[in-house]
Amino acid sequence: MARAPEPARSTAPGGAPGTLLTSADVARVVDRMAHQLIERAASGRAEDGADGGLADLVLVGIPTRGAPLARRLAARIEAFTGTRVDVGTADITLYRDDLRLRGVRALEPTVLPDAGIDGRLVVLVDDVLFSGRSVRAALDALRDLGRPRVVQLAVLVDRGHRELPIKADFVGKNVPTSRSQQVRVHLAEIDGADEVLVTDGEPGVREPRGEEAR
Ligand SMILES: O=P(O)(O)OC[C@H]1O[C@H](OP(=O)(O)OP(=O)(O)O)[C@H](O)[C@@H]1O
Ligand SMILES: O=c1cc[nH]c(=O)[nH]1
Repeated sequence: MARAPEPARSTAPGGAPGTLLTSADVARVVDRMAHQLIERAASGRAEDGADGGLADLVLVGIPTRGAPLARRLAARIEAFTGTRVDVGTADITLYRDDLRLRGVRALEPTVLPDAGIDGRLVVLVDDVLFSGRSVRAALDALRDLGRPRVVQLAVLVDRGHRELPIKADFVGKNVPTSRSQQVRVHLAEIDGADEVLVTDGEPGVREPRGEEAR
């Protein structure tokens, strides 16, 4: 198996606004996370006797950008191992506890692999981990979709400021931020190019997504 790439170097010192990850950094971080997922799926099999390994793994992306991220991780795992990994998406909108604060938005698709998630290792995938409220909502959404054997969390960027006892199992990049800053993840599938920025934007103001942006 190829060696996991070294951690990405940030181009902005922690907390300073600017480019946190370039396109090349994003690719390197995704590759490293894919290697970590491969190793963890293998060691989980040894620890608890589950016989699935990567076949047991389902990557479930949290829209918006968690969905393409999950697909990329699956593609890289397949490139490294030759094994196809199941991918899905789980819309969390109706499970949020802060819907009234955030305003109305269109629902995104929830799509699970044919084999479902019962008894499997589900790794939730998101671009940013901040308060933890999106992940909490995703856990509630999963409860309505099946009963995984284990649920883990993979995020591209952990920026701190948790409001709930939630911790990621796989983190692409930890970045200290002030609460008022924003971490903006741009992915080619949605935004035309890969890039992660730290901005001094207003909290609670979201960038337009997909069709809204065009
Ligand atoms: O830990 P939290 O405080 O929940 O913040 C993280 C979430 O915020 C962003 O999503 P957002 O809700 O802005 O929607 P988007 O993914 O559609 O941009 C991001 O994609 C995470 O899902
Ligand atoms: O900074 C943040 C906070 C929540 N969600 C994001 O995408 N960025």
